[in-house]
Amino acid sequence: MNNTLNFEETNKKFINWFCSNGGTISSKIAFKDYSSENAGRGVVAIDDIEPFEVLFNIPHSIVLSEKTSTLKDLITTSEFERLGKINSWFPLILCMMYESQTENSLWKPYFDILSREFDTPMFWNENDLSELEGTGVIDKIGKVDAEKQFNEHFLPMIQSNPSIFDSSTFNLELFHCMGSLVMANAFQDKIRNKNIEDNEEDGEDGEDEKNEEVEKEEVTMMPMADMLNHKTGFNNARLFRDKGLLEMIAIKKIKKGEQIYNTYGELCSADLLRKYGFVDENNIYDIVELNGRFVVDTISIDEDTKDKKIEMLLEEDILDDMFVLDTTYEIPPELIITAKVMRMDKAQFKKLQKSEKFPEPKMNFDIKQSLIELFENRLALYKTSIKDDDKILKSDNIPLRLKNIIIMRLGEKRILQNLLNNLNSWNGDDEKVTNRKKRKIQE
Ligand SMILES: C[S@@+](CC[C@H](N)C(=O)[O-])C[C@H]1O[C@@H](n2cnc3c(N)ncnc32)[C@H](O)[C@@H]1O
Repeated sequence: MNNTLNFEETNKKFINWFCSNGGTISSKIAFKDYSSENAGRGVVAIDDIEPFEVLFNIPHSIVLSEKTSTLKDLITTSEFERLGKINSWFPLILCMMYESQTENSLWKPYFDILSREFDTPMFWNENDLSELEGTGVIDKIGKVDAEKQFNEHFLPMIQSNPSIFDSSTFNLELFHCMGSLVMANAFQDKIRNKNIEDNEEDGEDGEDEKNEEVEKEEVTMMPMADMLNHKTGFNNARLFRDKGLLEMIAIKKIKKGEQIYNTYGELCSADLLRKYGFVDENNIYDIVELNGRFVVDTISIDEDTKDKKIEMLLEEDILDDMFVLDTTYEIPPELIITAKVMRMDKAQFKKLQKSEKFPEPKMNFDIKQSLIELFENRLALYKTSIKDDDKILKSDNIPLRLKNIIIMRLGEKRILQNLLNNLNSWNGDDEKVTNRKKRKIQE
């Protein structure tokens, strides 16, 4: 935020709106401009706060969803349901597109405070995207798919309802903007349906129906709750929904001057970057993904039996699309079994086919070597080495976007490097390779 007056005025208008609609805010908190830390607007404690103190509460009437948006009076429930079946976010995105373009919308002061600038990979150019090579982000951006979804599912609805949607403003750009806001700000809940609870009370069974309802997702925008930033390991507030109340409550002592954080989840830096455009350094939730195809292609020793082995491993749910390595530095047992099977010669595999007894996930020297090769090949997929990245990070005036990418890809690479170090020093003493490091987290 580069204009202090605008920042203050927007905050004031938003808070007036929030309180005049029944919201309450503790006098111990305030908005603060964290743009010097590239974190936009956040919430700060302006007095010491004790655990369990209520920071603010949100009236249900200003929670924005397909149930509260005035768009519900203009399009049919079945149209919302159709969109919701394609993607649970779509009804909310459509409502946000509508409310953001409606001059007298109840949510105008809320839209005025919401950021319209996003630094997520969805908005990057080819050059920036190339820096993501080898990372888990590159295949998950979904820009092409989002455009396709807009053209297939939103555009026909917009074009056939010109009295509701002006097609010059209800365009792909607005869709991307509201989609990004939903991705960064919305709250997602699994909700239970009242009828089902009644059924249970009546002693009716309906197991299938019950499961279906528990799975139902509700996606909403919660004004004020989404003004809190996230920092891995520093979460000090949480949104509680109880007996019809939506309350943000301190979950630990917060000292005057400290920022108030709400967790967005146990997110690796790749997900933080993709969804929110920032990363956390030394993030204990970092992971690195090993594509299942890449694993079998790297480790397989016999072309003739390769496909049969893959088929068998898939059938037993041992081989997956992805193997995930994390900061516990444990090699997943399924990866060891996959490596052992892919390293079998014809006779050994024939025996396995007959007995259907898969090898134990215990380390041995043959597997140690193939896993070393696998992790080295995986590291080679990045366009830079750990050393290169460390050097770039130390250079002056590194652009923020590049800095974030490097922190993220270093998080991934360090997992691989730690695993390699553990493997290289493994001498057969223990069936496990890992020096399991305890993951420490404050929240
Ligand atoms: C739910 S909003 C939080 C309020 C937001 N800062 C604002 O100005 O509106 C989420 C967005 O805040 C920003 N954000 C949250 N935590 C951050 C952090 N630790 N560092 C940098 N940006 C952060 C990201 O842009 C993210 O997409």
